[in-house]
Amino acid sequence: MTDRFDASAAAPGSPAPGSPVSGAPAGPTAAAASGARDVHAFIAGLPKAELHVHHVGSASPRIVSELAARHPDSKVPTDPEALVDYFTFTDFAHFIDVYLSVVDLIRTPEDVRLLTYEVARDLARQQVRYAELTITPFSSTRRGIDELAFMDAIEDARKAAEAEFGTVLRWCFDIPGEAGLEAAEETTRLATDDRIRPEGLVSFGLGGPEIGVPRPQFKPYFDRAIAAGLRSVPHAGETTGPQTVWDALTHLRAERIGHGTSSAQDEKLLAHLAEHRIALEVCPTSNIATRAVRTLDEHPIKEFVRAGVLVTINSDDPPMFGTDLDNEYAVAARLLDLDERGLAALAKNAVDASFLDEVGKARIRAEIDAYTTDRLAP
Ligand SMILES: Nc1ncnc2c1ncn2[C@@H]1O[C@H](CCC(=O)c2cccc(C(=O)O)c2)[C@@H](O)[C@H]1O
Ligand SMILES: [Zn+2]
Repeated sequence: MTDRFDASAAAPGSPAPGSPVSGAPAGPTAAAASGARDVHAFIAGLPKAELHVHHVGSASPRIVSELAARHPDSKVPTDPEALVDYFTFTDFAHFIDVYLSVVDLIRTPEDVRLLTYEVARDLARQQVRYAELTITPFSSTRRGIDELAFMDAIEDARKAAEAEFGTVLRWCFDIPGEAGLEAAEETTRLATDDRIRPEGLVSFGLGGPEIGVPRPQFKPYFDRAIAAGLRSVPHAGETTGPQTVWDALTHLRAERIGHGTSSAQDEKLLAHLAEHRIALEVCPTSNIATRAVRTLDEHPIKEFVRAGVLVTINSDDPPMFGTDLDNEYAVAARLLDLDERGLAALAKNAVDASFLDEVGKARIRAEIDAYTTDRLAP
């Protein structure tokens, strides 16, 4: 079975130990080589880590309709079927409008806890052992939820999820950039004040529209967050060009990039990402649903792999985009012509790029290897 994809993303020019470099001469496609084995079944059981998935954006249709029923003044449909049409976006701005209408449904600490616990259940169902969940606390505190009650709610759910599902959750707090420096200040305060910040917080991000929201203005806030021990993971290059990614790297000291889709337009940027092992949090279906990319076949993920960039697969806002993490791995398998070993390597990329401690990383890597060996045993 030839594995044409080298997911270990070795630095350019140095073949990864023990595996063919990406772009090897064409042989039988990996999918064909995997024969009748069901890649979907392999993915379903594959232990995974998810690094780019939003708290509110992960609210399942059942949860959204349950919350919408609690708040009849909301324009969000209560019927899961109607929700599918409601979650069909004409452009990125439309997506943000819909996203905020769901944010409006989260009004009490109990809403927060319910949402968080159910998101963890959905992740565990996909064998997600570890996830860094992006939360926008500003959007909830500005809508009247008490900040300490908010933190208690997410922490209660995090601890319950770990105890009951075995899924380890950590938080990324992100600034909704379009809400400006007021949101930046509030998010930084919530993320760095030891009397408030939750135990599970590990990283600091920047989300929302990129157009008209230049990254350099947020440098003082990222400096404070990094000084407080948080890791920098801003969205960049999702709906704007590669300069936004460069700005995230130079001004915000990004250790990973949310999406980074337009990096494929800049060979120097790709080489920089590969050389410094700065992972891209690739969310293929999200890019199609928000119209950031026209079709999956045009998605630049192949260019990322060819350049040796550390690619991780993520779902972003799965129910809103009619997908889930398993489906995103299936999309990656098709676009990158991956067999089981290639998929396992992708899963390990996410573990490698995560902010989990080394003991935890080794545990999940070992699970991935054991699972793959077991599934491929003759
Ligand atoms: N693919 C995505 N790409 C980018 N972001 C994404 C994606 N998916 C989900 N988000 C989330 O959407 C939020 C958007 C919130 C926002 O823009 C906003 C603007 C003005 C006021 C307020 C408010 O709360 O009052 C909020 C971000 O914080 C981010 O966490
Ligand atoms: Zn996102």
